[in-house]
Amino acid sequence: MTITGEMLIGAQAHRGGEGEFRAVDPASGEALEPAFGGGGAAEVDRACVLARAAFDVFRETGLDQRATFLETVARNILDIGDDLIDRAMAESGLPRARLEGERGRTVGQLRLFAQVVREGGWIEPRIDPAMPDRKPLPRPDIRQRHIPLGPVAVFGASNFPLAFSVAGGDTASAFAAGCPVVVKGHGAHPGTSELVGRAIRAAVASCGLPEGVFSLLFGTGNEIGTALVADPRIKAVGFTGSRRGGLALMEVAARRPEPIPVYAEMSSINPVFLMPAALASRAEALGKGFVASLTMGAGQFCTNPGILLGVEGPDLDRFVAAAVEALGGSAASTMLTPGIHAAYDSGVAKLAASGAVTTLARGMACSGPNQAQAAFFTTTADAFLADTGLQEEVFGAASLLIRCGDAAAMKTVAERLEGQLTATVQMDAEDKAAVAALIPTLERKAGRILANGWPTGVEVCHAMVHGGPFPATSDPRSTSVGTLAIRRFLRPVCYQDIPADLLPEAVRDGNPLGLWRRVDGELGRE
Ligand SMILES: NC(=O)c1ccc[n+]([C@@H]2O[C@H](COP(=O)([O-])OP(=O)(O)OC[C@H]3O[C@@H](n4cnc5c(N)ncnc54)[C@H](O)[C@@H]3O)[C@@H](O)[C@H]2O)c1
Ligand SMILES: O=CCCC(=O)C(=O)O
Repeated sequence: MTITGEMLIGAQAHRGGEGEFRAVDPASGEALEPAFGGGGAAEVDRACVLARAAFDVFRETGLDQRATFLETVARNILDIGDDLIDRAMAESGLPRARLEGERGRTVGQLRLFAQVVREGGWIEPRIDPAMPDRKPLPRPDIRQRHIPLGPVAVFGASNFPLAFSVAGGDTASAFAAGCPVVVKGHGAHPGTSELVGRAIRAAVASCGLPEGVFSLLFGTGNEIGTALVADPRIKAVGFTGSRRGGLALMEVAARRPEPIPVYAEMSSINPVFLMPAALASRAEALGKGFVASLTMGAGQFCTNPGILLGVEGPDLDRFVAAAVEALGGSAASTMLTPGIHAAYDSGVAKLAASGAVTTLARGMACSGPNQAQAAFFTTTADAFLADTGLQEEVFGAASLLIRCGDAAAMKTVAERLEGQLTATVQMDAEDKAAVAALIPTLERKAGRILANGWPTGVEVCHAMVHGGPFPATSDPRSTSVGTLAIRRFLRPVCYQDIPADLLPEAVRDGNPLGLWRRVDGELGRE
């Protein structure tokens, strides 16, 4: 499939006239062909007009037709073959195996949402039949179902060019809900984005859907994203990226005459609690496991273990020795973009320069452009509590060990943490009482609590929560990975005394769609 450098606005490929940009191969520093034409207000307007026009048709597509659409997108992505992986490698510096795995995750995610759409549980119909004889007042007939919010703006993330980008979790869950999607492609991987965008566009056409169900825009600055979020036809936003970018878009959304929800996943340092018995029994294995998780994908995971907490003592020293050895032998790796690389280097330099922080180890030396050396630092609980700057995410393979005087200090630090995507405990049976004391704090702080694993590597499933309190996300009530993500793009509508033949099928008598429904309080399929 040829990459043209055009935006995809409904059925049309359109070359933007507001500046040009090229992707950069971070491994060589060279610009890649072709040049992409950036769009502006006119392209945002056209994509949003089409999306609005498509909405009423798309939202009432049959469950099977919508599921088939998602499956067709998945098949079309696979059909691109190696061209997709080759381009994503060139644009991201990520290795083939990682990107092939990510493609599998992307396709699996689309297929999982297809199953969810077919099963229809997300409609959550409720029926409270009329009680005309109820005293003192009769009850009207009241029915409820969930409907999609409307066109959704999705911002592709730099660090997962497939699974969190054009056809990633935000797009899959918005489509599953019945929302048209306008993607603002990430400037780091426009070629990958165009290839995937063309796969989606072909699925829209072959499934007989209105062209406005999907558009893909590019821009050379922030203006296009701002205009997209401000557009009155957009009804929700999905975003993964920096705290600064997420906050800026939240502000744009909040200042609209009609404010809209922004589901932004932004910043998390994913604390790992090294409990005493676990350290005593397996400090060396924990040290190695930590470094493997920290350095995965050059540390460019929002689930990266950015801080560790442990109680001072010889077992913690054994952990440090093992981690220092593993990290010292870890090769420098190419980061996604020159900007992300520069931000990493400056974050690491700031930590290294802090009087309260000691550098424990650095990874192997860099040998090419945009490469980063892993970094491992340590500080005390008191110093960490005194300096909120030490909580700032350094995006990449950098982590800070907080040495605590005792288990109570660990809990004090936990209480002072900002919201997180994950919190991990490394524990043995003897640690259970201490972990039980910690869990209420971790529940308040994080979206996902793990025992004896590492936070990187999110499972796409029904029970997953990839979310959490601010600044991990802008809205702790949801998740951007897993099937619950569909809820972000739905809202309930209630029908009171609406004539039977005007009711949507989901809440009609006789249950023509065969859905699970709560009728007069009882869950069933009648
Ligand atoms: N926590 C995470 O998962 C995660 C993932 C990727 C990047 N990051 C962080 O973000 C930094 C930059 O990386 P990035 O480019 O991927 O993220 P970013 O937030 O800078 O950009 C993400 C997307 O949002 C758009 N955008 C950003 N700011 C905007 C604004 N003010 N108005 C309108 N649109 C805006 C960008 O054009 C891009 O499409 C990294 O160094 C890292 O610190 C975090
Ligand atoms: O970077 C954000 C997503 C992280 C993730 O999906 C994973 O750890 O697998």
